[in-house]
Amino acid sequence: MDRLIDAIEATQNPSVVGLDPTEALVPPQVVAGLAEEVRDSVEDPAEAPAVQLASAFYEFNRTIIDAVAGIVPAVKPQIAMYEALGPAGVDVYTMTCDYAASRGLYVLADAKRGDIGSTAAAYAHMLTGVDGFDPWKVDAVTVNPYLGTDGITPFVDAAKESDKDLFVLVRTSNPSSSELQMLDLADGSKVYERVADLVEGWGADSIGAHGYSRVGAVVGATHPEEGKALRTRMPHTFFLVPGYGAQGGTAADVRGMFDADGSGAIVNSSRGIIGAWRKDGRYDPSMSADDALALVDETARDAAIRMRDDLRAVL
Ligand SMILES: O=c1ccn([C@@H]2O[C@H](COP(=O)(O)O)[C@@H](O)[C@H]2O)c(=O)[nH]1
Repeated sequence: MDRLIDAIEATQNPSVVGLDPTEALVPPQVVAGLAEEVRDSVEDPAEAPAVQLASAFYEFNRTIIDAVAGIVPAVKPQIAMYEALGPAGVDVYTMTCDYAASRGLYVLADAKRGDIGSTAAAYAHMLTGVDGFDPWKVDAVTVNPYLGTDGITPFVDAAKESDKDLFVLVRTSNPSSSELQMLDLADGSKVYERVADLVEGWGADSIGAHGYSRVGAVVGATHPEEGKALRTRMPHTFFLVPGYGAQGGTAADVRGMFDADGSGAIVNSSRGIIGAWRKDGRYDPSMSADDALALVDETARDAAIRMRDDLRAVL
């Protein structure tokens, strides 16, 4: 986690931009502008729509990355949006991670992997690569702890081997999260608190120079009170905090998830940054693809700066 914390200190900004493109979040003229090029490049015409959208995701992502590099320390590409498009989407995922890394950003792969140990070991190659070849170029991956320790150990081992990090779901931001996470256990604690204790334990032997381990926790901005209590309960666990902006979380809500020095957490916003162009009155469906991307660039940068300043104001 030391590299992430150093990057946060360098930018004085504990926020991460989520790269979660969808067809609705990319200006349609950017997608349309790629039609001819894609039609000439695919062998099977049935592939064209997915390849075209994936190519548009890449142009869009590069615009966002260029807009926020130097302002934010990290990006979090959400793999679901890319996998939905098949091989072209997965290619664009790896290209996006590579491009973000080339711009000096810490890349947090939001893949929420989780399975039995032998399969988790295969998923964990997202951190180590295979036989010296690392197609993913990510610094961290999100992991689902529902299968317990043997589903997590391969990721912890892979993170140690590759000097990378993982973030384990503890208290998620979504509306149904309480159905399981808030259930009472026999000892009076809640399920998510038991997960929190496991996460703190999984990281106990990999605490870095800044006092945080390489095993982080995902804690939703939509649960300010529980997030604050978790900060005390998990003194060596760095938090990834999604749920800011589009899901309603605010800077005041996440304040308690940081430690006394204003460290200990990084806050994600995806739609709030990459979709800012849609809320800008200057967008015009008849504008060119280049003009639309210029608007994406400006509005994403402004939104990232606003978020940074809002977080700085409470820390
Ligand atoms: O508890 C969780 C865990 C992960 N996420 C992911 O974060 C982003 C949030 O996107 P917004 O557009 O900023 O709402 C998305 O990739 C989720 O899958 C989460 O929201 N909550």
